[in-house]
Amino acid sequence: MLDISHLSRSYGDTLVVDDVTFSVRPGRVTGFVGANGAGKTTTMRMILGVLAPTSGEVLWNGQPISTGQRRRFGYMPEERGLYPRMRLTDQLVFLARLHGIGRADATRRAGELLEHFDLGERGDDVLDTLSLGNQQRVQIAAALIHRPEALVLDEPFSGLDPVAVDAMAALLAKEAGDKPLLFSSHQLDLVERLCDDLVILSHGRVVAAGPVDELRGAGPARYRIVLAGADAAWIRDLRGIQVRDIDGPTALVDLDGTTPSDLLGTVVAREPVVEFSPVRQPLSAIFREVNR
Ligand SMILES: Nc1ncnc2c1ncn2[C@@H]1O[C@H](COP(=O)(O)OP(=O)(O)OP(=O)(O)O)[C@@H](O)[C@H]1O
Repeated sequence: MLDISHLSRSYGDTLVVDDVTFSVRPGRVTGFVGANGAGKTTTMRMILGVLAPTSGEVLWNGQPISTGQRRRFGYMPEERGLYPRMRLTDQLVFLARLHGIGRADATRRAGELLEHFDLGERGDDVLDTLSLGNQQRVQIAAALIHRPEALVLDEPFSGLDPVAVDAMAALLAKEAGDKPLLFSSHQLDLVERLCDDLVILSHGRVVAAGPVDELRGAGPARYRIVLAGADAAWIRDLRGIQVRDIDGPTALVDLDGTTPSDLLGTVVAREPVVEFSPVRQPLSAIFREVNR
């Protein structure tokens, strides 16, 4: 388990990461989302020890993390960092060797990962002859080369088309297995699809964190009511609800002091109802709400 505990970082007088606390649980895919400049990269750099925090700490299995433990993490930095003119296999073997893996094992692992990423035929090609999407795959392969104990990936899906994103996500989840996996993104639809847990950062602060399903259910319970008649305007007069929208016979309401069954009873007593259904809030609505 990876715990980020009260991490803060200032540049001069500007606090860019402000008392950030969250956990990345083993076997869970955790998405780290926030607008540009929210502080995601800065936080990830502090997790990896590339950048020192102004205050706070990073814990690995409950203890302050050591340099040796950090070396066993897989990290994909925002600035990437492979050699553009080096052949793919050489590059991956070199990185594996830096992690102390023997040459034979390193070569086997490099081949296995390239195969995994549909680049098995490209091992002798140099990186910058690959498409951007394929270069991205090699970056991820590089983060995985030493069979890391946790994965921290900064925008691993940027620049990939939707099909590639899905393939990559499936692979990452498989490679991560029961290890903690944290990745940043500002593509909410993608995060919503791929993550078990979510941490939303806004102006350096965690504004929401937890399982995606719970976060979706965190707002007020919202219901759609469709009446048999033509006009649902009278619903505005009911107590215990906040009306979000009325459109002909359809009303969208948030419960605010009443229960679904009481509301349904009240409405049905006055007019037949053809639909009464809970509305799941998309993450984008939560995100807009917390970023206001
Ligand atoms: N070396 C630095 N010196 C001064 N300010 C910095 C430095 N690095 C980052 N910042 C500022 O810190 C804030 C957070 O930046 P950071 O890159 O962590 O955000 P981010 O959420 O990763 O954004 P993006 O999605 O755009 O990469 C920004 O306002 C940025 O300008």
